[in-house]
Order: sequence, then C-alpha cells, then structure tokens
Amino acid sequence: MSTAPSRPAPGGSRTRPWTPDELERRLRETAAERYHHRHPFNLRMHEGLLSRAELRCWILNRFHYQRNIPIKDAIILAKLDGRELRRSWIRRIHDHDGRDGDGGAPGDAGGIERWLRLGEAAGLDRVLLLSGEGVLPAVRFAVDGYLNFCRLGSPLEAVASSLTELFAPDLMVTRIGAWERHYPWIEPEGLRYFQVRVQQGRRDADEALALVHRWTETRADQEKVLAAFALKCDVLWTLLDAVEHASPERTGTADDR
Ligand SMILES: O=C(O)c1cc(C(=O)O)c2c(n1)C(=O)C(=O)c1cc(C(=O)O)[nH]c1-2
Repeated sequence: MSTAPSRPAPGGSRTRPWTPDELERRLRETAAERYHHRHPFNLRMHEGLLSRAELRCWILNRFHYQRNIPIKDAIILAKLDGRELRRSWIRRIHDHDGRDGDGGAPGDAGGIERWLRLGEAAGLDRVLLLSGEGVLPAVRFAVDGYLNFCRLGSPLEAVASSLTELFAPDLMVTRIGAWERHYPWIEPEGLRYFQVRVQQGRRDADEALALVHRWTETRADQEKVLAAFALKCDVLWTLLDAVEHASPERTGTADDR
C-alpha cells in the first residue's frame, strides 16, 4: 500500500477511483496481513496458552486503550460538520462512558465500567486499573499516536481509522469461546464487555464504512483510507507486541494464583 500521490498513467486509468467493492477488498487484504487477530499473543490466547499473569497484563494494558476510545470519539465528533452526523457519532461516547436512563429508569453503565468488571472478574482491582500504574510505555505511545492521528487528520482519515471494527466482532466471538473453554478461572460476568461489544462493533463498522464510501471521491482519498486503516492495525499490533514482551512483574500483574 502506498500513500504517495498517484502519478497519472497513460489514459489516467491508474488514478481512476476503485469501486466501493474494490476498496473493501483492499481493506480485507490489509486486515488479513496486519489486523491483530493474527498476532502471536492473540493466537496463544485462543489456544489457551496464556498464564493468568499474561492475561491480566493484557486486560490492564487494554484498559488504557479502552479509556481513551471515548476521547478519540470526542475528537472525531468535533470534526464532524452537521447535526445529523454528530447525533449519530455521539452514541459511541455513550456506549463507552455509559448514560443515565430516561425518567429515573436504569441507565447503561457503559463499556469502560464493563471493562473494569472484566478486570475484577480476572482478579484485578479496579483501583489498580484506574491508577494507570503498570501501563507499558509502548502502549502509551501507541494510544497517544492514535489520538494524535485523529486530532491532526481529516475527518475521512479519522473515521477510516475506526474501520478495524469491521473485523473486531468476529475476533470477539472467538475470544468469548476461547475464554469459556480455556480460562474458567475468569468469572463469566467478565465476558459481558465482549458480548455487548459484538453488536455495537458491527453497527459502528457499518456506519463508518458508509461514511467512508460517501466521502471518498478520488483514488488519493481511497489511499488515505487504506493508510489510516493500516495505522490503526499497527496501533493494535503494537499494543500486543508490548504485552507479549513485558515481564509480568513490570506491570504489577505477576500474582499467578
Ligand atoms: O478487542 C478487540 O479486538 C477490539 C478491537 C477493536 C478494533 O479493532 O478497533 C476495538 C475494540 N476491541 C473495542 O473494544 C472497542 O471498543 C473499539 C472501538 C474502536 C474504534 O475504533 O472506535 N475499536 C475498537
């Protein structure tokens, strides 16, 4: 994939935009190579080969990503020109931060709270997660890089970077099955985050894909979409690289009971 400006070819065919199907095919091709479902840490997770300390280290470091998602979405929200777009995108912040119910009805605690409960189900104190202690430097840099990309990029690039969600729900379904089979020490309530997220992720991915198709006019736009998607794949991959190479002592999750 290239982000270099495309040179006009004889007849201009090289710069003609791909069809929407072709763009999606290229996204899938990039995902097959670079999405984190292929990362060795995820493969070991699915095979049941992770120790308790390794799984806790992943949960703790992923919390740093999770708590920054609504901030990322607030950055994107501020770039959206139009009431309808903002009305729709703001839902993502509610999904993660939660919201009160109408007229005193019970509300939704939100994804961040569900992730804290996931930590507790795996034996991690929420006070530790909320403290940010033990988050690996590379995870901080990757998440900062992602926020800055959304801050500095165009609305198209920022929205396109969320297209990794096209592939997250299937991965979560695999993860739920693997955890039930291989890690029964995690209380089932902990899986709730992923169970809820599967539907939310599908809806969010459909919405982002429709916007990307609507806003993409030229081949250069499409190449920016692919580059934004690849960058986000790299953010997720880097997070797992960091966790894979961390010593559990370093992250304060070493207790392997
Ligand atoms: O567990 C995963 O594999 C995974 C992947 C992704 C993704 O691919 O972007 C997200 C999530 N989880 C997730 O939980 C989540 O809330 C989320 C939000 C976004 C986004 O781009 O806005 N991606 C993801």
